[in-house]
Amino acid sequence: QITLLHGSHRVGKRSDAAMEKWRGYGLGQFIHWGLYAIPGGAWNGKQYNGAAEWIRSWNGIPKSTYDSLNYSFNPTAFDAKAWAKTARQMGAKYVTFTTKHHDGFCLWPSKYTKYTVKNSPYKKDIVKAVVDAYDQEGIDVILYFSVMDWNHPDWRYDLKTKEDSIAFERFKKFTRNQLIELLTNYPTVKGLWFDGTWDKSWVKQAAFADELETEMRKLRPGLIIGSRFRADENGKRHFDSNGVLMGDYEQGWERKIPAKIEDVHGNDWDCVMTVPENQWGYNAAWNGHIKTGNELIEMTARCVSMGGNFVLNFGPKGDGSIRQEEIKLATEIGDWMKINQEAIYNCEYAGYEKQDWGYFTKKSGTDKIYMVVFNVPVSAALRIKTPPKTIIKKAYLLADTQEVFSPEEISGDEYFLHLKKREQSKPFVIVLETAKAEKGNGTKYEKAKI
Ligand SMILES: C[C@@H]1N[C@@H](C(=O)NCc2ccccc2)[C@H](O)[C@@H]1O
Repeated sequence: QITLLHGSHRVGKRSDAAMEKWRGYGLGQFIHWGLYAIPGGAWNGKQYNGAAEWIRSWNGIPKSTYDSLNYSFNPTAFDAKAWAKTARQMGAKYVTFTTKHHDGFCLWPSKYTKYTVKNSPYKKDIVKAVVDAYDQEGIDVILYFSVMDWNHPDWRYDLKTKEDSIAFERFKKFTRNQLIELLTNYPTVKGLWFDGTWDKSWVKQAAFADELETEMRKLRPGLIIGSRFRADENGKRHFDSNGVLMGDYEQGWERKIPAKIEDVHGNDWDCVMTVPENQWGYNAAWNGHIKTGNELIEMTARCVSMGGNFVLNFGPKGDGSIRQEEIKLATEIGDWMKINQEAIYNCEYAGYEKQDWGYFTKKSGTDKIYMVVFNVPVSAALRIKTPPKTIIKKAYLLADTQEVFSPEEISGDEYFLHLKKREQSKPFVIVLETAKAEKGNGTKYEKAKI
């Protein structure tokens, strides 16, 4: 155990109501929107190979030309209410929205820089429009904020000279001012999703960032901040020098999902995911593998089965409209959620042995188990291995509770559910109503002695 001044200030999960609600979201929406949506992954007819929201970093573009895009930003098709309805249609319980990405352009009229939507043809406060629209739909809002700010003259990747340090002191004040401004302007937001915190300049600010996190939490009790915001005094990120999670949840699952429950170390976490392989901002040419609705439903179930939330990214176009492919996916996922949402919302890791046919989730605070089935075996028999001393009282299809199953007990704690041959184009959910076995109701079979 190393003595730390600026490591994690909490061991174990937060147990307050705000975090309990966050834990139960299950499914969220990410929205990446900003000046990068105008070029949409190409410049002068040439396709940029990286992520569209990083196009400014591409050598092929003069930085000043990119930076002048704020004078062309006039999203005439922007309709925050339509975005919020799409999120509602999908079944998202929260949205994470980019207030400022790495390029430094602010989608709110910040007092601390000229590089904002106020100095664009559009002029109006986009962050406010989004917060209000999602609040009205009953979808909680988390604000994405990039500490790294390519536009700000005082941003530094590292602090090599005295001049660097003097400039970065100004940058730190600017960053604090913007964060306090966001929490003051939009008091209903539930959390901040930090990004652009990996460079040495920021990693060296353990004391400042720790103090700033404390100030923000004091300003907004219950505020949710992930593990990516700050490093400890030894430069350790996400987990401090004692291996304890920084912040309220693990924020490292970007475009990847834990392989097994042990990989989440009993922490809260969310996975943020792109529809293409790696495009967060709008890219006109979606190349490579584009995830299907079934793939994304499976990712959602997989995350919830390991105690996490799944957050799917949308990248609206430069005019503010959402592309048809994303609308279609939101509808497909939403249609499935309408029937099966009980297995996703306010659910957690069930503690059942993982089986090939799919995922177990458990309704928090109950003994109700859900089997989210993706791969029916040729035997049409779904194997279940329950935790010790667990009794299955009832088993039935969530979508049609009249379709009841009689579990066949194979051996102690192991059962088969035999399915009727069925055409299966979508995953389905089976409910297990279980109970703890009374003392002595062991299993029929003695365990083999090996
Ligand atoms: C949520 C995503 N994070 C931004 C990003 O730069 N990811 C690449 C990256 C991810 C992790 C460590 C360094 C760099 C992407 O542009 C998205 O905003």
